[in-house]
Amino acid sequence: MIVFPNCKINLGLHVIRKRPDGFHDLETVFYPLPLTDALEVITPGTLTFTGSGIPVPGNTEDNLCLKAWHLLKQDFPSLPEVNIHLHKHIPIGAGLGGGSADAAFMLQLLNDRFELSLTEGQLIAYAAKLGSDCAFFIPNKPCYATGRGEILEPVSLNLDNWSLVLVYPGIHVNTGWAFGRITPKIPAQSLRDTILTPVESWKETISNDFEAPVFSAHPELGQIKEELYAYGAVYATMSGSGSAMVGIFPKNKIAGITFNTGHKVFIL
Ligand SMILES: C[C@@](CO)(OP(=O)(O)O)[C@H](O)COP(=O)(O)OP(=O)(O)OC[C@H]1O[C@@H](n2ccc(N)nc2=O)[C@H](O)[C@@H]1O
Ligand SMILES: Nc1ncnc2c1ncn2[C@@H]1O[C@H](COP(=O)(O)OP(=O)(O)O)[C@@H](O)[C@H]1O
Repeated sequence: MIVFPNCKINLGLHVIRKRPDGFHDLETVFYPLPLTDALEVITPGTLTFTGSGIPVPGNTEDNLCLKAWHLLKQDFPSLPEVNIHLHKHIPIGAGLGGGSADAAFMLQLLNDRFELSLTEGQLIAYAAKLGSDCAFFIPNKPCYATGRGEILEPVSLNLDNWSLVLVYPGIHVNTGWAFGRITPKIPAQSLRDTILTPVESWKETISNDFEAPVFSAHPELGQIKEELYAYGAVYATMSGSGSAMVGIFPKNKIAGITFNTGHKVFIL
């Protein structure tokens, strides 16, 4: 069985308060994009994990695909062992949520393949144990998110009439480090409202609290944002804690542009 975990971008992100558990309450809008990994599970087998494509840092046993299997195994002792292969294509540590997507797709795949009968709500609860933005990949539809990022409300947002340009500058930003550089505050305007305004107005109204500290450590990211606007983006932002940068362009304008950013560019 093979599935294709996709990435997400954040359209706006406010870090609201630090919580007693060390995490932060935030508000953000998650939007899924079709840049994917490939995740294959073969059964019957013994529990193994192999990888190809972009190397995933860390020990194999810490890979979120394996963690997802172990999480379900605790509650479903008869869950069979499987051979897992992950072909990694989504840049890592880029604010694109690729690891979280792999974990959520693994939960969903095991639920389907072994008929565990978990509801969407139960899968969301399991996903939230694996990572704060993991739950989003269960509904995998545009969502306004609060709490740690696991409280999800579908939002009526469709960017199909726009071209989205992702620039990946090859910088790995550590999410915990980035949260530690933010002074939380309650936003003057909630994203729940501003996300429903025309895309053309977002430049003035929608912001990502991670940009200031991350741009300060990596000034080239601020330059990429300026370049995206210079190329004709109506809105440009960093995704999550970075380092991927996103530009939203009118579809009819994108065809003639050659992006000379010097970085990896995906047009979606
Ligand atoms: C910032 C966001 C925005 O979508 O995404 P990325 O840019 O990393 O993709 C998410 O909140 C990241 O979610 P995720 O990458 O799953 O984070 P986790 O593994 O749960 O946490 C990594 C670390 O980030 C911090 N953290 C994370 C989420 C949160 N709401 N408050 C936090 O303080 C904690 O220090 C935690 O140890
Ligand atoms: N399947 C996986 N894919 C990517 N990263 C993974 C995976 N499993 C564990 N990780 C760990 O998660 C960290 C960041 O994951 P990723 O989701 O790519 O970044 P981000 O949180 O910036 O979106 C990596 O440093 C890596 O060690």
